[in-house]
Amino acid sequence: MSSNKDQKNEDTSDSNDAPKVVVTSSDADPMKNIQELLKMLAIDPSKLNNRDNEIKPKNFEEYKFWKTQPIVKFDEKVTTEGPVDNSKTVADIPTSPLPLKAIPGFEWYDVDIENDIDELYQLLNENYVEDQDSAFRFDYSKSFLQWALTCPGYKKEWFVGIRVISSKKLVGFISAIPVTLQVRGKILPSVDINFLCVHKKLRAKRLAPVFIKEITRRVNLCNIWQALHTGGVVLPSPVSVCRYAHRPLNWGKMFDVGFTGLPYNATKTQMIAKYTLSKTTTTPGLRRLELKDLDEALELLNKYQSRFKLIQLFNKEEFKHWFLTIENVIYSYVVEDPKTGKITDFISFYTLPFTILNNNNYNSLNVAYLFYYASDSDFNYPDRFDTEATKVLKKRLSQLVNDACIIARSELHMDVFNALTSQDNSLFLKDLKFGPGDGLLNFYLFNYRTFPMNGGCIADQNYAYDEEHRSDIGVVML
Ligand SMILES: CCCCCCCCCCCCCC(=O)SCCNC(=O)CCNC(=O)[C@H](O)C(C)(C)COP(=O)(O)OP(=O)(O)OC[C@H]1O[C@@H](n2cnc3c(N)ncnc32)[C@H](O)[C@@H]1OP(=O)(O)O
Repeated sequence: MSSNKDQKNEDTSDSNDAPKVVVTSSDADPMKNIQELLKMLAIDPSKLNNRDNEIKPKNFEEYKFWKTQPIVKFDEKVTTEGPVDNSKTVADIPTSPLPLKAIPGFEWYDVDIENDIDELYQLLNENYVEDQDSAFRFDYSKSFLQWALTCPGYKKEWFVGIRVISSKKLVGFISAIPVTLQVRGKILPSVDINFLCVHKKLRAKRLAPVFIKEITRRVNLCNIWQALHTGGVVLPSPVSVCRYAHRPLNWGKMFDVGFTGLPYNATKTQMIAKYTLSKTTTTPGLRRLELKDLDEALELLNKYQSRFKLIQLFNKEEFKHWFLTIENVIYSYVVEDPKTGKITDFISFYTLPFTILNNNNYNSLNVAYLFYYASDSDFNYPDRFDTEATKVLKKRLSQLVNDACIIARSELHMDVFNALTSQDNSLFLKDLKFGPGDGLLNFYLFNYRTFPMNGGCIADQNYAYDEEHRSDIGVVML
């Protein structure tokens, strides 16, 4: 989870979340000014970091659980890509669940996504991910959870709960869904792990490792040995790190709830004006994705995705599941060329409200998240990093994402549009006034060694958007 709330001294859309140094003009490039200032003071910018809330990694040996797992150590030099531990077969995997001896009075429970949805929703609504200040908490809706968990090929036994034996109350959860990953061209049958949650009253009792071992066992029993997961927490070892960026759609509300601050050099009226979008979209032929578009849109997406080093492959059934619009969950659009009828672009976003904790006026923030997109605009260039290809794609994506922001605001009443620095996002984030957030998202591959991948932001420059290299990460986790 990420917000702009630590950015009270700067106009977020122009800043790079740099240290809080006074920038004299809102038109100046603050990052440049800061770099110059630091140069004058002979301070290495990479040593400065104002993300006070960043969780500092422990030494590898202090990861009592993770050091026992097939992962890559922090200082390990990867020389060959591939599984960390290749030695096991399904026959080596225990067929009964891990004993819950350490927590008497609790039992494993396979969560039924239809019948138990109220309980699962309540567990997550009250105990799932919060920001550092406990001001906001993810509020995944019931229909969102059903969409996120019941993709083609899902398995009931991969929705793993722990409940109190006497009351049957659900107090913890972890999920796996099947995905086909492609890592630098190599196809890996894998799972996405998500929604790990332990009730607040049962924290710090080493239940998370129990959940992780149990889901690993259940997945391994299906002859799957790799997994993808993401998190703000630093574990050994991220394949890549992306930064969150936030495009205010309803700046006034974001300010009122403490999601964003007022830059020292601006008034509220100026900020509201700055983030006001036009009411109508500008791309001719932009319309909702329909059933009849599935083949063509999937082909376009697959072709676009092939540029990234870590991607999820979708077949038609999966594409249909993940992208056909479900109100208040997932919205997808295509651009149909008005002259040729060809689908030239595709864009999708999902909606994930935040519960606002402890605010008298508001209890929910409406948040849209950029999901997958594709455009054929740079397909004809042999090198997509070439100046002209970059210019063309940047222009197209800026228009497309701006239109998505307009729809999110005008039709769906979203308050903020979030995106990561993954995919080709760093091309448009700054121009479209996405301010850098205070959150980073680490991408992890379980039991797979890879060379590091660009996350679209530059760690040495306080995680500034990396427009030059963009990102190798083409996968988006919910
Ligand atoms: C092939 C198939 C493989 C499948 C498995 C692939 C791996 C999947 C991995 C899971 C991917 C999940 C993806 C998502 O869902 S990310 C969302 C995670 N959920 C939340 O943040 C919700 C709010 N928080 C909680 O519910 C709890 O704080 C959780 C459950 C997160 C930890 O509970 P608690 O706070 O009570 O701690 P503990 O005493 O039980 O356990 C402490 C140990 O747990 C390690 N820890 C803490 N947080 C995380 C974390 N987010 N990923 C991995 N490990 C984590 C920690 O480093 C320590 O290990 P070590 O430092 O001693 O070594």
